Amino acid sequence: MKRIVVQPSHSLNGIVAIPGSKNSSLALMAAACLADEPVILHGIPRITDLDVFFNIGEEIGIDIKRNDDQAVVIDSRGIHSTAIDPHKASAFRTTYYFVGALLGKYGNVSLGYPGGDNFVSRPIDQHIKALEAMGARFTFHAEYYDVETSGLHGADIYFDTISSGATINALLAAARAKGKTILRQAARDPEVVDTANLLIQMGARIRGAGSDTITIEGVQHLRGCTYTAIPDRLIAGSFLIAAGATGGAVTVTDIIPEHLGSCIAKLSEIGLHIESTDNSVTAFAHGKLRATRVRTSMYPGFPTDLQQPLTALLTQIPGRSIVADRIYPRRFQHVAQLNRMNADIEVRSGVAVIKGGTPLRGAFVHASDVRAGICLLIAGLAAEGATSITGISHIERGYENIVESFRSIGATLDMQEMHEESLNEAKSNIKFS
Ligand SMILES: CC(=O)N[C@H]1[C@@H](OP(=O)(O)OP(=O)(O)OC[C@H]2O[C@@H](n3ccc(=O)[nH]c3=O)[C@H](O)[C@@H]2O)O[C@H](CO)[C@@H](O)[C@@H]1O
Ligand SMILES: C=C(OP(=O)(O)O)C(=O)O
Repeated sequence: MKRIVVQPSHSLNGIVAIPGSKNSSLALMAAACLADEPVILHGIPRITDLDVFFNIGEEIGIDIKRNDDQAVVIDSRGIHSTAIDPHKASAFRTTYYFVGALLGKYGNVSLGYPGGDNFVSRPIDQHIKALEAMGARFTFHAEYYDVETSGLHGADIYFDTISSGATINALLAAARAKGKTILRQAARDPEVVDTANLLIQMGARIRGAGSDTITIEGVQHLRGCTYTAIPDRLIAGSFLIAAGATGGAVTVTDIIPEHLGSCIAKLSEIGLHIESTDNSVTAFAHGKLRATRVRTSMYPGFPTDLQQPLTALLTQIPGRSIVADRIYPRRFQHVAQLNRMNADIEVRSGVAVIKGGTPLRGAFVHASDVRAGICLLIAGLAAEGATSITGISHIERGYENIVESFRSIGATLDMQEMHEESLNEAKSNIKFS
């Protein structure tokens, strides 16, 4: 078992180049499977979610290689099975994209239920509704589900809730379905647009991605192409927030600043000075910071995936801050861990009330999901004394070289293998709730 030990690191300063987006890459890898020729993807990060995707892909006959220039080449012409190992399918969230990508061509897909971060309830009813409208039939078993079709066709779909995953899954299925599909109340996230852009480059006929109505005219053939994933707005946002928590000045480069609009607006409101160029954003945290209210919502609103890191920053700002997560009202597993570090946060019906300004103290803490991990890391940087974070496998789902990137801007932290003695010490110290 691994842990990250974070030492007090006041004032982070420097430049971090942001890698390709995890959430986009997972969708792009699935979209590439729709092509009748190899697709070359740049910017695909080296993270464990994608390792599992590669592994599943290879098992079902997709040829996936990473070239010397780090580009990933996906050739799905050799697919010989669409029965995906249920255990592996449940190791990350977006295995459901295999349904959108493979069902039309192969007529059936069988896979385990989606994994990923567990915020108590993450239904997939909108995926099912959209795919059923296009001619899919679902059968649910205890450990896995089967999806069959005798041919996907276009449909007019009105989503009941805005879902990035369901929008992407429907886009994938519609790209080669027979006829026209209209997705209404579609998600407008950059990852949706990125997936549509790749599909368009492969020859798909898609209009409206980035708005709430997307129209897709199904085509019979999709060609190979070369494409680059968008940069990870959530990693970029985490570094800007870290600048705020440590009182430093951090520049994130190789990004699309527009994707960080709501994060930049909130950090400015709090009192960080922000400077942007075409492809970078710098956050300066040298002045007095102010407590705030945050309510997460779907893009272009403040992302639920930045709520946890932001909470770490808010613990350090005197006054009462309020964080409401409207996307995942129970995504507050990090709060008990922050309180172990002397934060003063109370969660009441989907809202965290933070009495900011208490000095954080290093502690043994556990990351229950990817963003909880980054939240605790940021808290550790701002704390007095060492913070030992377990649950590293969650962080590695989404962050490539986390330790090295934080070190490059002056943080002191180490990834350590835990020996029996420290494991027992951690177990006796960590409360998991
Ligand atoms: C791999 C990936 O891209 N993960 C991101 C994606 O997850 P994911 O795509 O799973 O999240 P969705 O956008 O689907 O979820 C948005 C909201 O819709 C609800 N919902 C979703 C689907 C459905 O069938 N029924 C339903 O009710 C969810 O419970 C949630 O409240 O978007 C989330 C919301 O921005 C992010 O936190 C995740 O990091
Ligand atoms: C919730 C997240 O990921 P996933 O949807 O893959 O669980 C996340 O990236 O914050």
